[in-house]
Parts: sequence; C-alpha cells; structure tokens
Amino acid sequence: MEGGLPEKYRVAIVGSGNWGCVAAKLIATNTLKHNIFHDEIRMWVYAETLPNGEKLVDVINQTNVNVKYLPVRGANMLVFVTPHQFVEDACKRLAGKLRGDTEAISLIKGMEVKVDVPSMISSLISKQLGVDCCVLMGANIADEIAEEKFSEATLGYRENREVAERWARLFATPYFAVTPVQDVEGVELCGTLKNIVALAAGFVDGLGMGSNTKAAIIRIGLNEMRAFSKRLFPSVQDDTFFESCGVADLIATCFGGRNRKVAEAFVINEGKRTFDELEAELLQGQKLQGVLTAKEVYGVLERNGWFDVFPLFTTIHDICVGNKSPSAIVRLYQL
Ligand SMILES: NC(=O)c1ccc[n+]([C@@H]2O[C@H](COP(=O)([O-])OP(=O)(O)OC[C@H]3O[C@@H](n4cnc5c(N)ncnc54)[C@H](O)[C@@H]3O)[C@@H](O)[C@H]2O)c1
Ligand SMILES: O=P(O)(O)OC[C@H](O)CO
Repeated sequence: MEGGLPEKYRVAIVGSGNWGCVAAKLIATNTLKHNIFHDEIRMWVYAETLPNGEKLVDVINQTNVNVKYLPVRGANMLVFVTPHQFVEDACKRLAGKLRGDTEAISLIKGMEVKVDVPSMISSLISKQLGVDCCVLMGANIADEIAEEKFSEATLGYRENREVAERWARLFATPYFAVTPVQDVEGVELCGTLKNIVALAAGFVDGLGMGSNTKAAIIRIGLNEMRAFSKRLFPSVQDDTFFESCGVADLIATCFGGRNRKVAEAFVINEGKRTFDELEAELLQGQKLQGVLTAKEVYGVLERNGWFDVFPLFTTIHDICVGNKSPSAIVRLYQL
C-alpha cells in the first residue's frame, strides 16, 4: 500500500523482438489508461549489436514507445516474449530476483523438449520462477498490429479468472480483442504447432500449387494439431481450436507469416540454401520457430511410435532436414 491506496501493478517485458515491441505498444496504451497499472513499463533487452553497428537497446530507447531498458526488478506482471529457444536462459537470469506476488504471461509460441519429454513454455516459466503463467496466442502478425489493424487474441488461463481479466485489460484495445479461455495447454499448443503447419504452407507455395492444396494442408494440419494436443494433454478442449489461437492463427500464419515465407524460399532455392541461411537473409535478425518446433515434435512422435498418426508433422520435419523432397508434402496418403 502506498499512502493507503492499493499498490499499482508494475509491468516488465522479457524480450524485445518484433512481437515484443508491438506488445509493448498495446501495453503502454493500457498502463496510461487504467489506474491499476503503473505507467512505466520496463523491458529486458537481449544485449546485441545490429548489422548496422547500432546497439539494439539504443534503438529501442529512441522509439516513441514508452519503454525503458531496465532490469525487471520491482515488476509483478511479467510478459515473456522471446523466441522460445531463449526463454530458459532468460528464466535462469531472473530466478531469485522476482517479487513474491509476481504473475507471468507467455506470448511465446514454442515448446521445450528434454530427453523427448515435452514441456510447454508456460510450465517451464512456472517451474523455473515459481509463478503462475497464463498465455496469449492468436492470429497476431506483429507488423499488422503495429499498424492498428483489427486482430483477435486468445488468453489461456488455468484457474484464476480474475488474474486472466487483469491480463486481458493490459492487452486489449479497440483494435486488439482478447478472449479468455480456461485451457492453457490448448491455447499454447495451438500457437506452437501452427508454426509447423506454416512451413508446409510455404512448401506448397514454393511448389506453385494452388488454393485447394493449401486449404488441404491447413485442414490436415488443424486435425494433427488437435490430435497431438489431446494426446499430450487430454484436458485440451475442442472449442479452443475455433478461437483466434486455433483456426484463425493457422490461416494468418499460412498466408502472411515468416515460417511460410522462409519455407517457400527453401523450395525455390531447391534445398541448396539451409533454413539458417534463409532465416538470416530474409528475416534480418528475427527468428523462425517452425523448424525447431518440427524437430522437437518429431522427437515426441518417434519416442511414442506415432509417425503413422501424424503424417504431415513427420513429413514436414523430413523435408526440413533433407530426407524428403518438398513434393512429399502432397504425397502424405500415397499407398
Ligand atoms: N513476430 C510476430 O508476428 C509474432 C506474433 C505472435 C507471436 N510471436 C511469437 O513471439 C515470440 C517472439 O517473437 P518475436 O517476433 O518478438 O521475436 P523475433 O523473431 O523478432 O526475435 C528476435 C529477437 O531475439 C533476440 N535474441 C537473439 N538472440 C537471443 C538470445 N540468445 N537470448 C535472448 N534473446 C535473443 C533478439 O534481441 C531479437 O530482438 C516467438 O515465440 C514468436 O513465435 C511472434
Ligand atoms: O511470422 P510467424 O510465422 O512466426 O507467425 C507470426 C505469428 O505467430 C502469427 O500469429
């Protein structure tokens, strides 16, 4: 309590990539608007030098977004938005430095597989930091939200509706509609697995196939997403796949996402350039999630003997690592 008034919630953002910076804009709108939030937002920025020699932290501090490069100490609402391969390291740096009343939310689309046992990123954050962690996923291509084009998002929460509504209040704007759903794993797996299907959409585009083929890939992909999610977490609800995090994100990513774009280039270059090379050239510092997620999911399929049940996921990984040609994507059911 400050002077008898309830203490305001303090927000910090862990991650400063494409989505992190746009999410900061949404949050800044609401911390200025709603009295329950402190209007200063702190951002944890990975210390790196950009190809033009400028320091990322300097670039961010020069923007009009109301963010500052400061440690997250003092914050009690933590927003995680790094590429998924970096979150564990970020958590290690934060462990032991957080307030006892800290809550977290993950905007990260990805999973962590250790010795073939999958763990969702929200669980990893919860375990490593001892905090409750919601998730926010959806058809949210960051560049479009930066231009304030209308989008929807799904907020997955475990039990506490009040906490979910506070997070929704932090993100929602007239052009960014947030729907809470009590299904953390379902929401998070939708966001994670759609990145694999987006690669298949890119292969199809690179092969010059048409809308029917892409629609087929999206349909098969959605089915595999649902089946895989329910095998890992039987509590996952079918309805979640009809929220923004499900079918809507799948459509957005299969038409406008970075995974699609790089996978298309992979086919056009006839596999002569690796995904790493194409990522560096086409995304200029942004990170692909789909190729790594395809590998992680492949490990789970292999361990459980599930290749036959998930022919699309299996084939996408095989294409990524050069074991099959991209045209295998349309021969999934060949006898
Ligand atoms: N970009 C989008 O449109 C979008 C939309 C919704 C969700 N997401 C998800 O949000 C997450 C973050 O995506 P993004 O687009 O903001 O990131 P990005 O692709 O822009 O990530 C690049 C960032 O990673 C940071 N980085 C590089 N190496 C690092 C390291 N070793 N440790 C920590 N950070 C490092 C860099 O500072 C850089 O800013 C991903 O899971 C993504 O799937 C992205
Ligand atoms: O650009 P992608 O393929 O990483 O997709 C971005 C977002 O996840 C779309 O919601």
